[in-house]
Amino acid sequence: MKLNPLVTELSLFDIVHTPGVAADLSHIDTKSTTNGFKGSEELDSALKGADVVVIPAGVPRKPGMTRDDLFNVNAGIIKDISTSIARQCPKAMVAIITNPVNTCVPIAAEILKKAGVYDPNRLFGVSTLDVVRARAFIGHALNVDPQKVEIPVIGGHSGVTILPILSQCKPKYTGSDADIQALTVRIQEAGTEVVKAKAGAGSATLSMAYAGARFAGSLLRGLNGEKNVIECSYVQSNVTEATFFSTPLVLGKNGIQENLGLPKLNDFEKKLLEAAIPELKNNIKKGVDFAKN
Ligand SMILES: NC(=O)C1=CN([C@@H]2O[C@H](COP(=O)(O)OP(=O)(O)OC[C@H]3O[C@@H](n4cnc5c(N)ncnc54)[C@H](O)[C@@H]3O)[C@@H](O)[C@H]2O)C=CC1
Ligand SMILES: O=C([O-])CC(=O)C(=O)O
Repeated sequence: MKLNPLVTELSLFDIVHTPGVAADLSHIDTKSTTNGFKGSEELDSALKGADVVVIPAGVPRKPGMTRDDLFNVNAGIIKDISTSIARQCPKAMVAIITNPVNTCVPIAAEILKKAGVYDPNRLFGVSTLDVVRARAFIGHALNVDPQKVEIPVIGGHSGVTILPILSQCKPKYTGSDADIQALTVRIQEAGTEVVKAKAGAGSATLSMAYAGARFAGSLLRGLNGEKNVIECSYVQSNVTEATFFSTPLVLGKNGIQENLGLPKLNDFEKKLLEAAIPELKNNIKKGVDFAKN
C-alpha cells in the first residue's frame, strides 16, 4: 500500500510512524523549497499511484484571522494538488487538513468532478482535531482518561459550524447547562485559542499531527478490511441541507462504507445545528464557485 502525503513537518513524523505503512518519502526534500514541491512534476511524481493522500499543505492563521481568511492562498494550492491527484492517483483516498476545510473539500470535489474521477466516498475533510479536543476537555472535566471518552463532533471545521454533541457523550457528561454552553464554545474556538497563544507562530501543530495520524490510520485500517472503523469526517452528505457535513462514518475498503447520519440531538444542539447550516452553505458555495471558474 502506498501512502503518499504531501509532506510537511506537520504530517511527516506521524505518517511515517503509522504502523504497517511503508511510505517512500526519501525523494522529497521538504526543507529546500518554499512550497514543499519544486513544481508540478515533483508533485505528480510524489502522488503517482498513491492509495492515501493526506494534504496539510498551505498557510496557517495568524492572530486576528479566521480560517476563511486563508482562502485566497490555500484555495489555489488545493486546486493544483487535486488536479495532480486526478492525473496520478484518481482512486486514492484523499484527506484534506488544509484550511478552510469547509471550503477546500468542495474545491477538491469540483476539480475531481471536472476530471471525471470524483468518488464522494473517497474524499474527506479532516475534522478529527475537534473530536480530539472534545475528548481531552471532557476527560479533564470528568477526571477520566480522554482515550475512554467517545463523542461525535459533527458539522464543519470552523467556529459555529463545529458541533460537539455533548448529549451523546460516553461516559455521560454531567455538567450544568452553563457548563455545556461554555464547553461547546471552548471546543468551537479551540483552534483560535491556540492561534492566539502562539502569537504569530502559526496554529496547532502537534495536536494536529496526532489527529491527522489517527484519521490516516483509520482510513488505512478500513482499507485493510478491518471492521467497525468509525470516524467523524467532513464529506459530501445529504444528511442536512449542507452538501458537505461531518457525521460519524464507517470506513471500509472503498472509503465511506456507511454514513451513520445525525446523532440524536437535544434542543440546545438543534439550535447549534440551525446556526451552522447557513455558514456551511456559504463556505461550500465559495469553494464550488472558485473551482468552477
Ligand atoms: N484541519 C485541521 O484541524 C487543521 C488544519 N490546519 C491547517 O493546515 C495547514 C498547514 O498548517 P501548518 O503545517 O501549521 O503550516 P506550515 O506553514 O508549518 O506548513 C505549511 C506547509 O505547506 C507547504 N506548502 C505550501 N504551499 C504548498 C504547495 N503549493 N504544495 C505543497 N506544499 C505546500 C509549505 O512548504 C509548508 O511545509 C494550514 O492551512 C492550517 O490552517 C492546521 C491545524 C489543524
Ligand atoms: O485554527 C486553525 O487555524 C487551525 C485549525 O484548524 C485548528 O487548530 O483547529
